[in-house]
Amino acid sequence: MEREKRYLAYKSYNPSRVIRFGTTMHNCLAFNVLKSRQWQETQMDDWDIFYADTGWIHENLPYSGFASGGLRLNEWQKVNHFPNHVELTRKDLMVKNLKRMKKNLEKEGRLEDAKELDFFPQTYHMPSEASLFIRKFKELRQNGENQTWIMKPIGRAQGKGIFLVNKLSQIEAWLKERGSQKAENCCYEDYVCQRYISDPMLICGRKFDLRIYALCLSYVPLKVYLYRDGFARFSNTRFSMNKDDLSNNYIHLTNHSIQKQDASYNSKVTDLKWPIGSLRKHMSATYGPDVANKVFDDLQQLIINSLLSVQKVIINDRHCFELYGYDVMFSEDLKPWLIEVNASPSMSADTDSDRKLKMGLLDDMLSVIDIEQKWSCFGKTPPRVGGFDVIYDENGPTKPHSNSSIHSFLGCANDRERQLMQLQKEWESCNAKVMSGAVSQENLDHYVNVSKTTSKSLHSSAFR
Ligand SMILES: Nc1ncnc2c1ncn2[C@@H]1O[C@H](COP(=O)(O)OP(=O)(O)OP(=O)(O)O)[C@@H](O)[C@H]1O
Repeated sequence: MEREKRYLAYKSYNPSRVIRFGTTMHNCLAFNVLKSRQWQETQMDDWDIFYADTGWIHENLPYSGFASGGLRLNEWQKVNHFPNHVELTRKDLMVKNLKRMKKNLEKEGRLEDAKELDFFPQTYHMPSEASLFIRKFKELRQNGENQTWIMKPIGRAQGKGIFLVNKLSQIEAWLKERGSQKAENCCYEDYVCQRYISDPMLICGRKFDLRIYALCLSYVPLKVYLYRDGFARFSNTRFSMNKDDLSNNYIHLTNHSIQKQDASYNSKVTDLKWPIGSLRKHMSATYGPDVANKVFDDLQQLIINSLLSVQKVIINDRHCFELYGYDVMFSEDLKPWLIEVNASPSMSADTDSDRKLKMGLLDDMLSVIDIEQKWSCFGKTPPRVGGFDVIYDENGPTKPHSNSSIHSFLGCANDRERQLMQLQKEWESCNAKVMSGAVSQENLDHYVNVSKTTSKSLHSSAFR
């Protein structure tokens, strides 16, 4: 019965028609990529896919659901954000959800699983948790612990409004200033106060963080792809924990938007971005391949766990998908730390390699959505599409909490064009047979058993 339904759905869906898209974002890389696929822009609401900024989502897909004034979408329509993505992408909410998941696991006695969530630095919401923070600060001071904290506004980006503190008086001054801003009805914002990672892993004496891309297709069941490419963003100045340098953003904040402003930075001489593959090779050469593989598997597990922590809170609208930009740092013991998750990771490109990476990323993301749409009629989708590998599929072979079942391909060879061509070929032959009636319902699965072939290529193209 299920097979028959899928067969009929496939026959009635015309997989070869031109895809229509709507967008609020013109003059950007995403728009160029949508056009380069020969997809057609539409101003009407007859789009198949809508590529929107988060403001559009909050207006058109309000949290309270479609029934209360939001858009009513057709079965096949897809939008690029979940309505309440902020549960993961706002600094304070992300930590709140991670803390809650950890607590629940501890209550259930799953202490090993709870320990796996120790990948976010201790964080307090300010000012609501100011007294808790002050108590903690005093306790640490009594134990003679040197402490540095980083204050970050919850809703800003590009390092704006961030500063480091190492004295209680600095926090008290901030609280006082915020109090008077509030009283005078001036602009004021909430912050998170987070333990500063003061022993970061350094390369050539420089601090760096990673930008990694994860594509979530659904929260229930959770289905996630991870992109093989990404990059490390370095500071231009050597790292130091010298007290006099605490206010020097060029040392402490690795945002490229900040580093570019450093007067001593010359883009023609220094490239502050490293492909993630180079970082993996560097780790492999320095610490050995086993250590590097473990670090990258841990990194992948961190992403899965962060998504699991919001699985029950995010409104799982079947029309939505989301490409997240993860910011992660390593401490010198090679432990990955989650810094934040971005709902609209920057798609601006300074260099040719940046542009190539981001165009490939966006194009592959659209391929995943397209393929999921077409191939889901058969109840099967490939484990790899271009540079994206499935890392978690609650309904598929990559089962929950079996992190040994799939290793991380992050930073591994990304022969995305060849892989996409192979998928396209398989798709065309399968499609032609089904449409001409040469394939019956009974042997349909045989022709769409793409998983086997693609998983073969998945294993041969990696260097691990
Ligand atoms: N807990 C921390 N310990 C050490 N460094 C940190 C910590 N949190 C943030 N940083 C540094 O500050 C930078 C900016 O932090 P974060 O990404 O949270 O801010 P943002 O303004 O939202 O930046 P983005 O534009 O990437 O969204 C990071 O790239 C990292 O270099």
